[in-house]
Amino acid sequence: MRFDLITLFPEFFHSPLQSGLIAKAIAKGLAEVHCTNPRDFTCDRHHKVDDEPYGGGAGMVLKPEPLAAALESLPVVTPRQVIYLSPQGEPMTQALFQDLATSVEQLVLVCGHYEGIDERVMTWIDREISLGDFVLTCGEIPALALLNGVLRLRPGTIGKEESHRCDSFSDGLLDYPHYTRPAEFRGLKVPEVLLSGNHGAIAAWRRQQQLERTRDRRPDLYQAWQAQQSDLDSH
Ligand SMILES: NC(=O)c1ccc(N[C@@H]2CC[C@@H](O)C2)nc1
Repeated sequence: MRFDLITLFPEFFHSPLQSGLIAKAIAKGLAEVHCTNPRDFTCDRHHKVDDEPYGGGAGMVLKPEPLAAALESLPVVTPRQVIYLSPQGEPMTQALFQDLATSVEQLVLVCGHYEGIDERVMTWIDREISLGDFVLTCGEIPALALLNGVLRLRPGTIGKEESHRCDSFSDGLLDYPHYTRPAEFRGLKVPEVLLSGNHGAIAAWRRQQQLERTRDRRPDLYQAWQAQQSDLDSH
């Protein structure tokens, strides 16, 4: 899988792509990540990438020419999607990550700054995606989240055992609590059931924890899960 990051700050991605499972996946050749800087596609002396907004107002807008030239400079690997990260996009979900991880070979992620990008650049954009309902100074942070979440789902990135374990959001519920050694830490004990070796009881306890946590913390997800269950029961 090829990721192309259109970014004014390629150095932003250096460290996060050099650590952890994502670095290993890249080292294993499961993915290649390329940064392309629109500033390299400016023709003026000052390498201008932004300008004042037509219609007035505060802030600056990224100019269309450098962005379009950067996008057109990329190799095309199909199937591909060109994605712009913005609060106006469709929300990132595990289902969206699953969809992208299984349906494209190239993801182009366009990272904006300032007030945003000239609307005419949307001509080159297939999809607008949002990390959540909040505003950040840059699109690089959501781009990194999307790269991480999608690459994590590609075969070989996380261990087999882990990839078969249902991700909390894959089955629509929050994750159960996790514990490791020591069995007692500052007087805090690990739930007995997890030390019992009774795998049926452990699975039941974990499922119960998922249901209780989802009900208590995310009633929205819990209702959706219940509706999904009643659909399954009625078929
Ligand atoms: N919620 C999000 O995913 C998100 C994405 C981008 C962003 N900020 C950039 C800077 C200017 C414009 O390109 C958009 N903020 C929030």
